[in-house]
Amino acid sequence: MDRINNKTLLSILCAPGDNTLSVVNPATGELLGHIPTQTEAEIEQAISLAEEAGNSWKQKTAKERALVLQRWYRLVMDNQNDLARLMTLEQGKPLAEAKGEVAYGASFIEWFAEEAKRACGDTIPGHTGDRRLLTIKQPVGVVGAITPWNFPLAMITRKAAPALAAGCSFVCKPANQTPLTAYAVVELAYQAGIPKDLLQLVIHQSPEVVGRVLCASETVRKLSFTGSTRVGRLLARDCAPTIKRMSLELGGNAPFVVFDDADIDAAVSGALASKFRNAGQTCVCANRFYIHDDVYDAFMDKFIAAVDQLTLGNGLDESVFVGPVIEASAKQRLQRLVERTVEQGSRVVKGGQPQDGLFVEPTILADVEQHMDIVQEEIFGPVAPVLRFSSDEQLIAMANDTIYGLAAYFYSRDISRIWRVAEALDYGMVGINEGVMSTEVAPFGGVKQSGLGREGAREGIEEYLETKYLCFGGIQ
Ligand SMILES: NC(=O)c1ccc[n+]([C@@H]2O[C@H](COP(=O)([O-])OP(=O)(O)OC[C@H]3O[C@@H](n4cnc5c(N)ncnc54)[C@H](O)[C@@H]3O)[C@@H](O)[C@H]2O)c1
Ligand SMILES: O=C[C@H](O)CS(=O)(=O)O
Repeated sequence: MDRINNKTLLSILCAPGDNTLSVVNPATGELLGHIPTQTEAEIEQAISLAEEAGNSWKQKTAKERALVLQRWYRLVMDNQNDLARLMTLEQGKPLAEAKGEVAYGASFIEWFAEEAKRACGDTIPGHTGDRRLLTIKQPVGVVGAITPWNFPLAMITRKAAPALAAGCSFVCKPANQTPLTAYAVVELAYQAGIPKDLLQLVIHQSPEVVGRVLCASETVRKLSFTGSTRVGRLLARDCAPTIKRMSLELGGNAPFVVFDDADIDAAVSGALASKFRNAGQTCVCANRFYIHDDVYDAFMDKFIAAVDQLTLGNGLDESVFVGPVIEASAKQRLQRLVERTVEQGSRVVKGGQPQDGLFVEPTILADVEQHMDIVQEEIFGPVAPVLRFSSDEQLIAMANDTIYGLAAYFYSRDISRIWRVAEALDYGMVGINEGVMSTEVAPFGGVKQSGLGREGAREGIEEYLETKYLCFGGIQ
């Protein structure tokens, strides 16, 4: 039994009851424990407490806020192994990936501790001689957040860090499948000196209940959501009555393109990293592969051989590259998707064999056509549909043929083609000869129905600031 050895968490776990959530290890099906949930009244109380705590937090100087965030960063990194093990237990990703996520999540805390001190306004040349104009930046106020299970730590810190750096307070609902990592990283924030009422987690058996309370509250001035486009639409609808600021990090459908002039070995390496990271359960995973006719056989031979080397199993086993998917409904959806794609005319050329528990074998589908359902769906699992193309124009049309616009990837060594294709792809982020591009220093986000706003980089803190214009008149 892979028990939780984190004493902090053991203090959070509780006996099963009517108002508790159970947390299960997706690799083994074993119960990890139960956590208490909050009632609607308690969620509303959390919002009130956050508003009060925010009133004093925003009075602190940027440097004072930065010092607390820097302590939080160091505590997260000091506890990287414990947090990573906990993440693997409740989410399933391999330990090495979990350690990587802890460092990635911590990097946002480190980054926005510094950005807190750069939330500057502007002075503006006046439009008349007797006026002086300037702008100042002020915190949005109480921020509500809802985060997904696939990155149970980083999706919280990618929001909480800029919000706290900006002087906001933060009430977050983590995913019901992966609350333990959330509670552990927030406990470290408290140890760093972040007031408990300023940064709160709330959770309910029904996520809709928390969404309804956060969206309806006039005290909550902003909602920051990371999750599916389906839920993002619902939250945008429910935030309309109170005209909330919104950050939406939603679904993706990334094309992964190999041109005839690509470095095939580099493309295969990028394909493995982009497609099978987190068992294919990331918003920026390669979702459909477009391979130029002239290099199709060379790429497929190497891609199939490389996928054959991927080990599937419990993420605590350091030899494992692909862990389980998060829950039974995800596995069933993937099985139905592969079956339907084969019925529509594709062929399984690697994987596709039944596996125990929540494991899904890394699978490659060949002879996929643009009209097939899988080309329009966010797969969110270790399944790689492969299509062919013959011209740049045809490729751009197929790659952009989606409601999503988060990430895209292509491999080419022709600089003119690189610029033409990079500018023509309708996505928020484009990897060029690169399969994994996420970093705290660059703006993360999408266009079309992949979301609104950006996280990380200089842009990330602006999501939690308001710009106030001050006009000084009567200047003699
Ligand atoms: N763009 C990004 O940065 C990014 C990052 C991670 C995941 N995602 C997307 O998230 C999806 C997978 O994550 P998921 O399965 O957790 O998504 P999801 O939308 O089902 O759930 C996300 C969060 O919303 C909550 N939720 C679900 N229904 C809700 C409702 N009606 N009201 C309020 N809250 C609700 C869930 O409990 C969870 O906390 C994929 O589409 C993936 O692309 C996007
Ligand atoms: O799945 C969503 C994450 O944002 C992916 S990444 O770790 O930021 O690349």
